[in-house]
This record gives sequence, C-alpha cells and structure tokens, in this order.
Amino acid sequence: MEKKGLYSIAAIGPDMLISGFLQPVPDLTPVIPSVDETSAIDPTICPYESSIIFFYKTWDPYGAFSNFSPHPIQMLDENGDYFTWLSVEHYYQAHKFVGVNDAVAINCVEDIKSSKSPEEASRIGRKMQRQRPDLVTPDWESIKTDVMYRALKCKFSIYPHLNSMLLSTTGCVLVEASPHDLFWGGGRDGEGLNYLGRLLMQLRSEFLGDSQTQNGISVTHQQREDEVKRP
Ligand SMILES: Nc1nc(O)c(N)c(N[C@@H]2O[C@H](COP(=O)(O)O)[C@@H](O)[C@H]2O)n1
Repeated sequence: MEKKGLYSIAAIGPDMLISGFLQPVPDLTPVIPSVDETSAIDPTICPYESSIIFFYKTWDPYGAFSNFSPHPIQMLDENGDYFTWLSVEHYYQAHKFVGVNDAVAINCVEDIKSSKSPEEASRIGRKMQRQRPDLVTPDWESIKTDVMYRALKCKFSIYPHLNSMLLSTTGCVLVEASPHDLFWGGGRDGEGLNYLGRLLMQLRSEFLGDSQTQNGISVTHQQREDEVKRP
C-alpha cells in the first residue's frame, strides 16, 4: 500500500523523470510538457534523455531564441506588401491592434512599427492593451499563437545561423525562463505554459522534417522555403 504523502512513478507518470520534481497536485500543468505532449510537439525528443535549455534575456547563451533578439523579419501585411519589423516582438505587439478600425489603434500600430527597440515595442503594446482593452483585436487570445508562429517561422527561416542554432538543440526541451510570463514563458517555479518554447520545438521539428531526403535528394529548408522573403 502506498503511504500518504509519497507519490510513486506509477501514480504520477514518467513526467517526474524529465521535470525532476514531484508535483503535489497532479493536474497542474508543468512547464515541461508531458511525455505525450513532448512527443506530439517534437517526435525527435526522448523525454527520458532530454536536457532543458532555458533562455530569456538576449545576452544569455541561447538569447537569440528570445523574441527581443534584434533580428528583423519581413512579413506580408494585409495589403499584400512586405514590411520589415525590427524584431518578432514588434510584429507580435503590433498585431494586438492590426485590423482594428479605430484611429488610436491605427496610431498604436504605427508607433510600434517605428519604435527603436523590442523593449519599446513591448512597452507601447502592453500599455495600450492595459489601458484600452477594447482596442485589442477581438479574437486576439485565439490567434496570438498563430501570429507568433508566423513571425518565428520567418525569423528561423531567413537567418541560417539561427536555424542552425535551433537545430543544434535537437533532443532538448526549450523553455523561455520568464519568471512573470505564464503563457509564453515557464514562470518562476515551472508553473507557466511555455508556449514560446513549445513553438520553437514545433518549428525545430518541422525544419528537421524539411531537411530530410526528398526523392533521394537532400534539400534544406532554406532551399525550399518560398513563403518568406529574405532580408
Ligand atoms: N526578453 C524578454 N523580456 C521580457 O520582459 C519578456 N516579457 C519576454 N517575454 C516575451 O514577452 C512577450 C509577451 O508579451 P505580452 O505579455 O503578451 O504583451 C512574448 O514575446 C514573450 O516571449 N522576453
């Protein structure tokens, strides 16, 4: 019989092997995706052997994975024209208000477009979202991961060294070590959902799939990538 207060691996599942801690409330979502989730996101990961790469600030060893890294991306706008955004963060923050038919929202998008740093873009976007939630595009919560996915796909497609860095982490779990952001980051104690890490792992898996041999010829994703414009 199991003693009260002790958790067996059978009761908790193999998560404890990759998270390294016992979660007293079994249904809390941990920062590290479960074994099933992990394989669904990236089948190359063996949860039992994987190590975790944390990133957050741009000056960290894997800081280029941060949305604040200074890597401009070129994305199609709603008129079918390319616009260069100074960082993924610029694109993400602006899209909270893109398409909203209100002069304040339109100005806010312009301010974010012309802001000189990701920090400034983030300040403008967050402040407006806090002060005028009515100006945020109504379906924002349901589209924000798609918006982020598109921006990240562009970033990791057009910069070969970033693509190599991402592929070099194959087999590792990626976690944005943001102590405050419980959606994109892992939170202070692993209570965050880590959606940025999840999207990066998803992209890594897609890039790995892309570079597999096709018709006997190995083609890298850069050669086949025709959805994005290079800088
Ligand atoms: N490097 C860095 N510094 C911060 O202060 C951050 N919060 C983050 N995380 C990124 O912030 C964005 C979330 O913004 P909202 O809260 O939705 O306005 C997102 O890009 C996170 O990855 N990174």
